[in-house]
Amino acid sequence: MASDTLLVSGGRVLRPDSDVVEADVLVDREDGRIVEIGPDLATDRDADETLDASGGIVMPGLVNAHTHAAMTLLRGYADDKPLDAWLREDIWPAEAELTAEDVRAGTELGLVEMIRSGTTTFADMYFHVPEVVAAVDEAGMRARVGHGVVTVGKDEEAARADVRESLDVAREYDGAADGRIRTAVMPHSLTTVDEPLLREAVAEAHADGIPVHTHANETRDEVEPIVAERSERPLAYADDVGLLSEADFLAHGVHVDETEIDLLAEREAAVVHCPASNMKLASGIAPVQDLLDAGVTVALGTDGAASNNDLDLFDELRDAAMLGKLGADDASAVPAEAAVTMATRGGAEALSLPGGRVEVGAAADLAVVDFDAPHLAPAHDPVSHLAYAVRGSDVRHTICDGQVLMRDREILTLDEDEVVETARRRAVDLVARAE
Ligand SMILES: CSC[C@H]1O[C@@H](n2cnc3c(O)ncnc32)[C@H](O)[C@@H]1O
Ligand SMILES: [Zn+2]
Repeated sequence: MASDTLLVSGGRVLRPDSDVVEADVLVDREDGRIVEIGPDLATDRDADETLDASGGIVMPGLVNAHTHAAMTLLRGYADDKPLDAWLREDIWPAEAELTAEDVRAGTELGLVEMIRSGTTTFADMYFHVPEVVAAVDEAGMRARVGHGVVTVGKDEEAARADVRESLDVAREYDGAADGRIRTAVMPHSLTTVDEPLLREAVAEAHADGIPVHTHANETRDEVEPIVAERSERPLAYADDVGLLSEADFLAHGVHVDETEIDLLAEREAAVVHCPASNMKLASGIAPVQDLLDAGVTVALGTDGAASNNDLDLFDELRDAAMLGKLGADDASAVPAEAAVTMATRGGAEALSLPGGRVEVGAAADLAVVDFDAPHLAPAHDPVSHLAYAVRGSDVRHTICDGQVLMRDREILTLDEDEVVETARRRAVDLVARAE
């Protein structure tokens, strides 16, 4: 019997095979793992802490496998443009004014939003990584973080320094926050990092067992120049520079052809589908069902809050299922169960992090979703509701690594009012400096 326990009682548990069964979940808070799942554990255990899940679904904490959390500060700052114009005309000039304190404030706002909507784990590509690490540590979440590298437009010395920073922070912070933080080297994309430095960064990362995360095949404007210049598809180039290894994960993968899908499956690199960002920037529709059929690990990401415009992964779940059908011209494509799996187990596997399943021995990363709201009545099929009807605001409790981060919709690890107020103030100042 574990010595320090948390009991999640009275709910229905979403099992890894997508069955939903009435059961309590007993967690060892010391090692952060699930120790028992079964009916009526409440009657024969005195747990140190209990969470009431009655009427709700106990599911794996959601995994937001691609975001830039601090971009909450730029939410609504620039809309209705395609990726390239949006980045060059609005986002990059504003980001040039970001301070470390801004990144801390924007990240904390992002974490509050994610915890509120049941996300326990995320991948973050941004600047000022020590601030991101400190925020994740305080919030109690799990993350794979990294410094995003852009070398185009920089002189040799500045470009090298950017690569060095990505490698240095990846080495320094791997295992931080009692192991809840892991890292990756994060070249921004195949077109914004020059080939020699991209090769160096990937080789050094892999030599140290560090995965690589990048944006890839997001827009036609990004794919066409690579094909024109190199006479090969972008992912053939990515493979050639070595960044399709098993632990690597690519954001977007919208414009991938059959050869690239086969390559991803063969190399076992994962794709993070970001449907809301792809729709808002009119980047295109990723062939998600084709990727799944080929055996590629597919996860879900919100991307940053400036292209989404929120960090609620339940929105992504629904968007992925809906857009997957539209893209395949087939209403049976990306069914509810597949969407829920992408948002949970697919994310954990893509990021090579614990979690993603409610089973004995797994990490106690959980979301408890209330099924009381009118938009969830009746509940013929809970998995259908998780994909098509649940909203982030239906999440009642969020638990990561055995620690309760949100209890009865109250965030316990961060001061939500202060986080929101600080982010509001810093966002106003940031935008004033950028204009
Ligand atoms: C170098 S840190 C990360 C970098 O990525 C930018 N970004 C945000 N959303 C997207 C997207 O959809 N595609 C490519 N790049 C994106 C972000 O603003 C940072 O500059
Ligand atoms: Zn992105």
